[in-house]
Amino acid sequence: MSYKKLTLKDKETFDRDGYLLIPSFLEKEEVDILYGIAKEDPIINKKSYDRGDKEGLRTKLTLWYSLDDSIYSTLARCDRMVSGVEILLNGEAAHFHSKLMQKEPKVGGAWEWHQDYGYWYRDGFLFPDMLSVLTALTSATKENGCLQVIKGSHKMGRVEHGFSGEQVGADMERVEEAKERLGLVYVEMNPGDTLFFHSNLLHRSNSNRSESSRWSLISAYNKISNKPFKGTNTSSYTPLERVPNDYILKKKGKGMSGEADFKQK
Ligand SMILES: O=C(O)CCC(=O)C(=O)O
Ligand SMILES: [Fe+2]
Repeated sequence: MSYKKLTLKDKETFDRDGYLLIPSFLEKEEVDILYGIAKEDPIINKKSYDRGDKEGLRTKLTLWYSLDDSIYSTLARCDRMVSGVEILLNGEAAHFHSKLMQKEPKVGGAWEWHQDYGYWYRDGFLFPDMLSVLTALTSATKENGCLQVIKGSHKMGRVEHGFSGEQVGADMERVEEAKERLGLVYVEMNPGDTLFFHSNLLHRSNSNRSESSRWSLISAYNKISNKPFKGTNTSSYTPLERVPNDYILKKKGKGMSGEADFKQK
């Protein structure tokens, strides 16, 4: 099996656009394993919480900080993932947190415009030397609320964020102007496609009024030198232990352990 590997050309695309879409970063059998475990995972279900959008629709997620020996951590640690992230961060990477996003049919809520660094700035990270990696476990389409991004908006630097309902959202005056000048892209994805995006890229997603769920795994990474000056979680500056690429197919790792350091509801 030859697994996908990010190149310096990919880094040029990421630096220019603020995001990089890699089709079939995971093989079909790998997605089947991950999604199969996630759907039946009682701990994921128990530890999930939701966030309301402006219309009151709710989107469900489960978030944890430290990597462990679950199958989700196997993905976050696997060689192609970590080497890809390290090319894009231009340095050694640590794992900040991972989450399983569960946007359910008919009821899954929207995410307002934001930059991830808009949140993480408040967590005490000095530099935006951070990125998110979103892997689609199901198809993500316009209809079921796929991610939308403003191409190149990571070059704007950090935009002011305030509260928007139960979520934190970016200053809409700037978002509207950026949309106009830079253009909005709907990132439709097939299961197993992976999107790498810069922590200052403006993004959002619509609610899911369709019949199909949109599930994805997002892992956030930090450059190890960018240790936050506050907070208690150590994972964002702790060296990563990598695992070989074939560990997902070998089913190394099961569902979540109840002992993981979940974000409290
Ligand atoms: O995947 C989505 O719909 C957006 C989620 C997101 O941007 C986030 O959790 O920071
Ligand atoms: Fe985000």
